[in-house]
Amino acid sequence: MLRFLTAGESHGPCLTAVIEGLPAGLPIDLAVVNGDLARRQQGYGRGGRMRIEKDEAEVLSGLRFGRTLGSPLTLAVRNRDWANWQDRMSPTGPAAGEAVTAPRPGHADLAGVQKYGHDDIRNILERASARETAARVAVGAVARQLLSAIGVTVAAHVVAVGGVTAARRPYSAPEIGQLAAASPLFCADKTAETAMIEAVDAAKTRGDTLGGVFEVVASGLPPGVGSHVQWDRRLDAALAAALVSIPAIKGVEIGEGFANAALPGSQAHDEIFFEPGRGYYRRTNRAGGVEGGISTGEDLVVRAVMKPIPTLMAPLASVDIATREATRANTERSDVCAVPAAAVVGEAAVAIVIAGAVLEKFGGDHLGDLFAAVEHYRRRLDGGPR
Ligand SMILES: Cc1cc2nc3c(=O)[nH]c(=O)nc-3n(C[C@H](O)[C@H](O)[C@H](O)COP(=O)(O)O)c2cc1C
Ligand SMILES: C=C(O[C@@H]1CC(C(=O)O)=C[C@@H](OP(=O)(O)O)[C@H]1O)C(=O)O
Repeated sequence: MLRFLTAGESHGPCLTAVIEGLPAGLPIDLAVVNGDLARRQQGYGRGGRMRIEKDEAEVLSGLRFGRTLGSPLTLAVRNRDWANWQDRMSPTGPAAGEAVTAPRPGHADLAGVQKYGHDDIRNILERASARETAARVAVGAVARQLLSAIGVTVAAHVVAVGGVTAARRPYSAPEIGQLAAASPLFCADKTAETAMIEAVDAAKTRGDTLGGVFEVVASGLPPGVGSHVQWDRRLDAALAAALVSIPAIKGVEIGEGFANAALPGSQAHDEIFFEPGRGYYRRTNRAGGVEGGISTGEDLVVRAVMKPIPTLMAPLASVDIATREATRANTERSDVCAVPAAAVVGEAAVAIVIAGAVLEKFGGDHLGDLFAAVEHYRRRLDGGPR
């Protein structure tokens, strides 16, 4: 079983991830991890914090001479901003700094202090901050390296920002990697991207924020990953949970999920064909590569909706938790739009889920065992030896 935990506050010393269940012998290239961390920091609309940080992963356990040992892999990403927060975020020193008392609608602030009994909202927002997603992207970069060893590629692009929607067409993961990577909003539709950038600029001028939609595609996944037999083994369910666990993600669509609601079955499903040498295939992929919680062998296509960032420079009405008097929500340095960054986090979330489901199906304490099981399975599907 592949599992991981993350720890760390946004302005504390560092973020840490402990990953367990990776096969031994997997080569890990830290340049790939750092490349993904750098991508998560980009994207038009990010705030001042990203000019302070330069995220890089450090390995604290589980790797020897560049290959996994099969023991827990621990990755750390240091917070450069910690240097500016050592007093206010000291783990052991005396209390310092003003308490934050004006909760932001849409952030974890009020529900968090109510639940945990704090009188300083900072005790909640530090961990609720999406800074945590840097650790998740580091985990995702490891999962992506496991997947690429068996020919699976995962990539994400932005398909809507603030109501501006990109032209909808199917892309494979390698295509997305090429089209979206270098562009300011990670959007493959350049005309739409220009309008998205204008929308972000206008929102910033108004002291407002924007959300949007990103799409993650995984190519090269064989049919048969995930299972219909139990609710928590369904691949689509695990993907939805992982995506909604990203801060500010409020909706997930598998394939043509929402559009299919309006269509008759005759137009919603993917007809099945067979060609010797190619095997079974579909000419359409409205199911998004999953049927019955099991991968079909077509590209896996999932979309996730991000709500607008809760911290507004023109703040919404709130109530001070110290006085219970009406006030305006806390304002602090913030992103205006983080859909591109969320897309990179979504890519990591999808990679982690698929890697876990692949290991559940094929097992393997050593990478060679995994390769052998995948190879055997592919031959079985081709009608070869069982
Ligand atoms: C990559 C990324 C960056 C974010 N940046 C900010 C930010 O700068 N300011 C902010 O208020 N919220 C930001 N958010 C959203 C909040 O973290 C999120 O809304 C909050 O934790 C409450 O959780 P919920 O929206 O899932 O209910 C960001 C989210 C992501 C994924
Ligand atoms: C630090 C990151 O995102 C942060 C997520 C975030 C929030 O409230 O979620 C608030 C901002 O942090 P700060 O208050 O330090 O400016 C973002 O920059 C990051 O993505 O690395």
